[in-house]
Amino acid sequence: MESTTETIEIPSEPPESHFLLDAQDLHVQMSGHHVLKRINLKIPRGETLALIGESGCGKTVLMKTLIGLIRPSRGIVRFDGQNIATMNPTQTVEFRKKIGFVFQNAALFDSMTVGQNVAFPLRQHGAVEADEVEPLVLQALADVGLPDDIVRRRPAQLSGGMRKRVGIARALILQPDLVLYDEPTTGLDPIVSDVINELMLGVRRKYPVTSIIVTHDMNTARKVADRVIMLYPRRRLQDNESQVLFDGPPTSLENFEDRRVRQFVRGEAGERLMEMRQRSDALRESLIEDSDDDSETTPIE
Ligand SMILES: Nc1ncnc2c1ncn2[C@@H]1O[C@H](COP(=O)(O)OP(=O)(O)OP(=O)(O)O)[C@@H](O)[C@H]1O
Repeated sequence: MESTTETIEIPSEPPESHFLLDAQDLHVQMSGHHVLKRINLKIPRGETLALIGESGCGKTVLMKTLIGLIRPSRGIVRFDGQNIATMNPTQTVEFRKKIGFVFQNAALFDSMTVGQNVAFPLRQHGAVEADEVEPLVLQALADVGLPDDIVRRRPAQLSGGMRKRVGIARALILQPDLVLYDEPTTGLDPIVSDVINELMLGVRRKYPVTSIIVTHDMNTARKVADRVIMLYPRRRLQDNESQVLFDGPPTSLENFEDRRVRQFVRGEAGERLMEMRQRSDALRESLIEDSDDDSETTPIE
């Protein structure tokens, strides 16, 4: 018997992109000035990225733009391959569910108990049945090292470090794909800061979340991040210079060729101090000139 071989075409799923976030040519203007210009950034799934840079360089604006809270004047952000600017309302709700946000001051609701705070995203999104809420809340609290009996307490009764942990538990309860930490160790003592650093590492070990940490804390950047990006204020750059001064592993920061990066990570004011002195000298000189002028023109009574 003659046999025929047929080739069966199996429709293939689109390959899952290696990158969870892909931002291309981002420009953001605020009050008529560019805060961000020509930013290109791809974040692989599972990466922990620290965003560093001096105050006002645009870290928060970049983070908000990446999750669609700020619309760029130019450029595209793709999350999971999807352009976030063209998502319909249903897709936007689904997209938001995939993002956990740990706010700088934990931003817990004081009128709610700890348990209600942690359960909030579950209830807001109607993600689970009512009887499933409590076990999930207790598990989320256990994951950040907090005991069961804390659920009935109010945020005001907790220390700063505990509030931060509750904020992390709340951000993680929906098992997001992306967690954003906004200055997670600001205002905490060095020991509690290290507890938070360990927690962020623990979260990452437990499940393959992608994280962006906006931080001024170089210990956090060195200890927790796989990759560090340092932004520089647009107004201090020539037009042709990249706003990303550094993009690499934290181990390369200390001795990086660009002096501005080395000074930042070592906490050296360097020429910034000279600039401030020059500015105050210039101000003093102009005041002296003004007072000289005054003495010539103001009649002595
Ligand atoms: N809503 C806004 N309207 C006008 N300007 C804004 C707005 N938000 C931010 N900016 C400006 O954009 C620039 C970057 O701000 P951003 O908050 O991103 O800085 P940052 O690097 O996060 O600073 P910090 O470390 O102090 O939090 C600043 O000059 C700020 O004044």
